[in-house]
Amino acid sequence: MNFADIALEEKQRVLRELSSVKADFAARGMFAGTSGNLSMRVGEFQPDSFHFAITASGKDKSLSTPEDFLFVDQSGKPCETTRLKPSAETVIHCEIYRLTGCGAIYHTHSVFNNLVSEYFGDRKSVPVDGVELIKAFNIWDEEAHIDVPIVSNFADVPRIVPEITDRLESRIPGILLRKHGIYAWGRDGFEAKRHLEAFEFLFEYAYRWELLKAIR
Ligand SMILES: CSC[C@@H](O)[C@@H](O)C(=O)COP(=O)(O)O
Ligand SMILES: [Zn+2]
Repeated sequence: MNFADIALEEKQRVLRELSSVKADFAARGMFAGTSGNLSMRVGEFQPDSFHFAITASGKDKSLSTPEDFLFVDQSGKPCETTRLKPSAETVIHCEIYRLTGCGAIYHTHSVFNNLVSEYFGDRKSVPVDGVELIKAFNIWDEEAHIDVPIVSNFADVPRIVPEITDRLESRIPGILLRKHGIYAWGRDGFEAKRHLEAFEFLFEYAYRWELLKAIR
């Protein structure tokens, strides 16, 4: 499918939805120091052909401007002439869409996601046992156990991608970059937001649980 063939109404709907979630996350202090990025897919999906809107790189994400987002293709190349630069982490979004066919991907940095990624870094996953919010991932087992994958972080962002390819798990809609932040995705924006919020809750829980265990 060509980008030009995707309905204008769909592109506008995606930009409105991204603007709204960006304002919501910003109001909750989730984009410290311009960190974080958001994307949402438009049009049809094939693993080697898709398009999505993504936040422009390096912007103050607490502000709402006409230059907050641009559309890119499956290789991260802008679909239209623009002076905006897509997020420096666009290649990560490209790979997650390619592997999952999901509809939206949200990435945030937080103190808790950074702390647990380092604390559990050597075991390469954050373990969570039997916490109700695991159901946010559509995992309904009694006393479910999950391991959220942790991958290495590199300043050269494309170097991060191969480990994401290896470690992404169909059951867990997220991946944690060590001392960097969480990527969460879903079929649509509603689901990606639910997953991101659940990960943040579970990371804070995991952190506090380790502290409690140490003092009892
Ligand atoms: C300013 S620190 C955060 C960045 O290095 C990066 O990790 C990030 O999340 C935002 O990058 P961006 O290019 O604005 O999408
Ligand atoms: Zn980041």
